[in-house]
Amino acid sequence: MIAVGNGSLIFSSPLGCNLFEAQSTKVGFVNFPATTLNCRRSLTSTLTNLAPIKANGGSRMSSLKSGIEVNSNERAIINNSDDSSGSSVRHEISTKGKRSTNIVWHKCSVEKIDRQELLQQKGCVIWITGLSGSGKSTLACALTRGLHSGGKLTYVLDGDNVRHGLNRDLTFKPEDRAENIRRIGEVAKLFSDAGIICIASVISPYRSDRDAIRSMLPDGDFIEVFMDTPLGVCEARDPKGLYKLARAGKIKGFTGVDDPYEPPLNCEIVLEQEGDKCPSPEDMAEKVICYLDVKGYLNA
Ligand SMILES: Nc1ncnc2c1ncn2[C@@H]1O[C@H](COP(=O)(O)OS(=O)(=O)O)[C@@H](OP(=O)(O)O)[C@H]1O
Ligand SMILES: Nc1ncnc2c1ncn2[C@@H]1O[C@H](COP(=O)(O)OP(=O)(O)O)[C@@H](O)[C@H]1O
Repeated sequence: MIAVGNGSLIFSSPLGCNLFEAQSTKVGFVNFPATTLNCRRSLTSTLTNLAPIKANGGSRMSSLKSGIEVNSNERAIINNSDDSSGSSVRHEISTKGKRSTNIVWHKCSVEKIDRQELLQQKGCVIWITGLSGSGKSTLACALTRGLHSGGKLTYVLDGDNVRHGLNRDLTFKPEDRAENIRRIGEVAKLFSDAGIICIASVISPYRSDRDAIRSMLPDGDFIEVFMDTPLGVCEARDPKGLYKLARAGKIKGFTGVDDPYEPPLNCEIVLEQEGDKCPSPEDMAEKVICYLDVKGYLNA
């Protein structure tokens, strides 16, 4: 059954999108059908009942005229007359940056819309949030594998992995978690602007941090997926033994144990248990792929 509430899709029981009627192909541990991306038939009627979120295709700047305006991002925009060099003459002097002032946005003639045309897809961010052990990384892998085998360009930003490099300086204190999310959000935004389907799998326990990323992206391009796996299930899985350490007091401030997790209120997709059974990663990935397809992200 697929329940629709608050604009979210809640997948809670046997597949509403039966992609497996076609012959399937095994990719790693995940079976994907030859027609992985062809799920319109079964889901379109359900999804069209939702408030439409049209994939933001990106748009070219309309012809430029001289003038100055201030946009909602507190940027002064200086429009000079257009030129034919391929380099835009629209200058935005930012007044918003905390530390950088007098910086000017340089625009290039190859834009998101061109890259999307090249890739035959639309860039977006799939943000997978949930407790440690809820299945975020597993879903991210199944999803990237499914999309990749359907000819779509994806990139996964996994919280654990990013903390090995870009975010190696950050702890799990609330302010560092916020900075972790902010940086991952900014990187995801760049990938999305590149036309890539970027999959971020991070606990991201605070609603305000996730909402901040949503507000950075064009409407519809932030697709929040909540792994609604109960704490007891995550703790029973405990693949890294971290819950055990947290319960023993050896890790302080562990999400779900002695640190908060704020579930999304209005996310696009909720993936939850079917009774006491967890849907397979491939089933979950298919549901996300169906969503992308119906919303137009799998075409330019
Ligand atoms: N205190 C504490 N709380 C939660 N998680 C912890 C903690 N310490 C280490 N870990 C491990 O770090 C992984 C979470 O990193 P994230 O970057 O996704 O976390 S956060 O979004 O900044 O909250 C998380 O990985 P996942 O299990 O894949 O979620 C844990 O393995
Ligand atoms: N859909 C699923 N059904 C059963 N077990 C799963 C599922 N997804 C993940 N797991 C298992 O749960 C554990 C945690 O998954 P993982 O993807 O690492 O979670 P997270 O990234 O949220 O910490 C792993 O041992 C994984 O094999």
